[in-house]
Amino acid sequence: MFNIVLFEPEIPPNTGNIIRLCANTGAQLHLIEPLGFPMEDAKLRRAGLDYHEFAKIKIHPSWAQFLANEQPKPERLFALTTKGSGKFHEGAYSPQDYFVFGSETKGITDEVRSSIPAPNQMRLAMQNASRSLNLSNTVAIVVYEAWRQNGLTGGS
Ligand SMILES: C[S@@+](CC[C@H](N)C(=O)[O-])C[C@H]1O[C@@H](n2cnc3c(N)ncnc32)[C@H](O)[C@@H]1O
Repeated sequence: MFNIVLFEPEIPPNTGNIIRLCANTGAQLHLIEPLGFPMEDAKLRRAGLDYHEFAKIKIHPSWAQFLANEQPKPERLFALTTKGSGKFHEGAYSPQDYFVFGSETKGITDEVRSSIPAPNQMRLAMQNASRSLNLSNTVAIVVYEAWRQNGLTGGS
């Protein structure tokens, strides 16, 4: 199933919403440290999460360690970034894909950007004057579009 990768997330309710989204869609969630909160944070738990939703999360100590642990194929690694030249809505996605999202204040770093092919650095459409979408809203759009393209496997 799809892989959602949060690079150094900072705001607990965003990650809480995304944990629940992944549990509901079957996506695997990866968190890249440092995190801006402890995993026991009450605001994270307030999203109404069960133990099994926490149990599936993979936590990686750094971006380099994530790449070493997961060994994603570069062509199946996508970054979601407001600076991307790719158009997310034009992409074709498959269940092994990794979608990488930046932190709420800093986005993704140059180190992350340099690991991901330029055409796979993708932007979601917004009005011209807009700066960025909320992180958890961005993840929801991406997961549902990727899942929709793959027949909503395992869901109904
Ligand atoms: C609040 S935004 C971060 C804004 C940050 N100042 C930046 O320049 O990237 C948090 C994350 O949501 C995702 N995001 C938000 N809006 C997006 C868009 N229009 N296209 C692609 N990704 C977006 C990106 O992964 C981004 O790093």
